[in-house]
Amino acid sequence: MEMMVAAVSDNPMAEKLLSKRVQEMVINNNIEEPPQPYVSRVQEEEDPPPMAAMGAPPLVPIIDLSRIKSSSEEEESKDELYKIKAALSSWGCFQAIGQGISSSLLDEIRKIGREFFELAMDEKKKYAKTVHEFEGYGADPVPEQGQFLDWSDRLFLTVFPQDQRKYQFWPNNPHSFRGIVEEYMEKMKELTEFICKAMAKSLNLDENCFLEQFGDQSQFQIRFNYYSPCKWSDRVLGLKPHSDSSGFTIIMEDEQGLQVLKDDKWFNVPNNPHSILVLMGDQMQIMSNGILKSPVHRVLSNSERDRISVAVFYTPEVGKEIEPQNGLINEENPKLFKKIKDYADIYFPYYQKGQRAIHTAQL
Ligand SMILES: O=C(O)CCC(=O)C(=O)O
Ligand SMILES: [Fe+2]
Repeated sequence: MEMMVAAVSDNPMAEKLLSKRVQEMVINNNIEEPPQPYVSRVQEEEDPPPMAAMGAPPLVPIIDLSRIKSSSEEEESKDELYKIKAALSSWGCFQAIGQGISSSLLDEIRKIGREFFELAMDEKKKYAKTVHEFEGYGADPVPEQGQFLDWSDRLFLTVFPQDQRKYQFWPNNPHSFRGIVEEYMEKMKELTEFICKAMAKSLNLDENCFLEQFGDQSQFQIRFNYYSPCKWSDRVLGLKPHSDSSGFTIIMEDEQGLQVLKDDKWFNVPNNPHSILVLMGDQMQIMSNGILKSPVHRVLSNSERDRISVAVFYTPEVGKEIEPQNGLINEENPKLFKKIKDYADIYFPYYQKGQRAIHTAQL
């Protein structure tokens, strides 16, 4: 996500709104109607059919990572690896349990996120980004004309490679912030490595093949998303529909709100406080030659409760070329994507128009 963003905006109204935080608007509570650029949905546009007519909706698959042992020959491992492939080639995501991160660390990372967003506005603004930057406290850069804005504020930081950190954006308050982020991100390094190997094995590939594509200097970025309550939850989204530009993303939340698109329908991701969601980004779709899917997802706003989510984006090293794994290509399965590098730079102008970018990598 290291890229230059045009400093001149053709969207002055959005720019003005984005120079303030959603949380400020909510705390000041002086608006009768949401500012127009936040309005994305027409009321009743997409009321779901009655539950009874649908039967029980399918659920985001749950995978117990503790069942995957170092020897993938064991039956238990084989079962779970098969489930990983099935989940990621249909849903593009799964809820991981048994992922080896203590409940207390999961609670703490959410807690420091909450504590940060509870600070006084002036204190948070010490870490403010401009409306054209990615890192720091604020919102997404100003989108193109006609695109709506998200009902959320966030804090976005690059954690690895360590020499890419911009400490001016790292809060000193709460005091434990840096230590806990570092501890959590060390765990994320272990977990992403484990998941890369498991995905490779589930596709009958050499277990290190994806790790090699990500490279030694792969990027780990953390984003705390804070969704203020929103009186107009039927018309305003917490986060617009998008797929991630990452390799893959690991998400934790403290309230329901995230939805993934599957077979043209939206499904809620259940909120299980001690599981995490593993969600494919466009670059894993490319490296897996389209077998693993990068799902479109969005976040609803909620009229009663606020919500914190913590997303970790795991992305191939800057400047490194990635491409579909050779072992997945044969006569029946031709290569679908070309070699690309720095996909995030290609992706972003499309994201700003509310569009997907994966077609730019297609052969
Ligand atoms: O808040 C969430 O659950 C999802 C966040 C997300 O999709 C993102 O930050 O890209
Ligand atoms: Fe996302």
